[in-house]
Amino acid sequence: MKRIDPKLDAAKRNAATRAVAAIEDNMVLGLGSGSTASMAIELLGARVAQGLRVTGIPTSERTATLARQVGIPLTDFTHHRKLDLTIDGADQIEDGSLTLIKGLGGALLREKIVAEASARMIVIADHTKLVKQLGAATPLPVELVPFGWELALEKLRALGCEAALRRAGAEPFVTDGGHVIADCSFDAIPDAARLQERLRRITGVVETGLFIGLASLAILGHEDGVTLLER
Ligand SMILES: O=C[C@H](O)[C@H](O)[C@H](O)COP(=O)(O)O
Repeated sequence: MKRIDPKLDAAKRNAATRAVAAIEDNMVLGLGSGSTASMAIELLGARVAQGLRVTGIPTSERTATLARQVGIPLTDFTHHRKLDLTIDGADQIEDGSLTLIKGLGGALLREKIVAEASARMIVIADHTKLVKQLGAATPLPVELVPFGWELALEKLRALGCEAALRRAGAEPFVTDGGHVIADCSFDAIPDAARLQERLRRITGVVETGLFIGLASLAILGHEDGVTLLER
């Protein structure tokens, strides 16, 4: 069972509250995934109940369910090619570049599609997610097609990481897109763009959890407020 840390929870909520305050009437939104993004979705639901008119594209089935529960109208790329704003969480945020590691919850592919279609991405997280250099404390999730994942894992290891297939109990964890995930532990990721390029060259890699040049604002939550970091 996941332990709830009240201080971190308050920090996440502060970040989510600040981000939701930036949402304006008639915006088409990208709705992120994970515990921090879920707080933002609940807060947005309350604003919608008060009359705010927005529509959202969810980045996971779980987010779609939550958004429906709190009354946020959903849309899709058939109706909207361009989004005004995406609000999403992150597993690590690099200080300065705002390059992110995402995907510990398994939603990285849809999250990246949505973020890339957005004019602006605000990343929200508790302050512990900010790092000087990516990689050390958090594995990098890499989404793979299930066929031949064993081979892809070997190629990932050849790039200098420890790679493990993510499991849900005894079975491989399966994403909303029907793929599997390799969690790749690097000692550090000094050059995210180069690593991204090398990962994408591996046959079977669908997408990586590196989000480069996508977030323009990070809202870091603390127990008693927020810090804003702009790129
Ligand atoms: O796949 C999951 C997403 O990338 C989440 O946004 C990320 O894992 C952060 O989640 P949380 O806010 O629960 O730490």
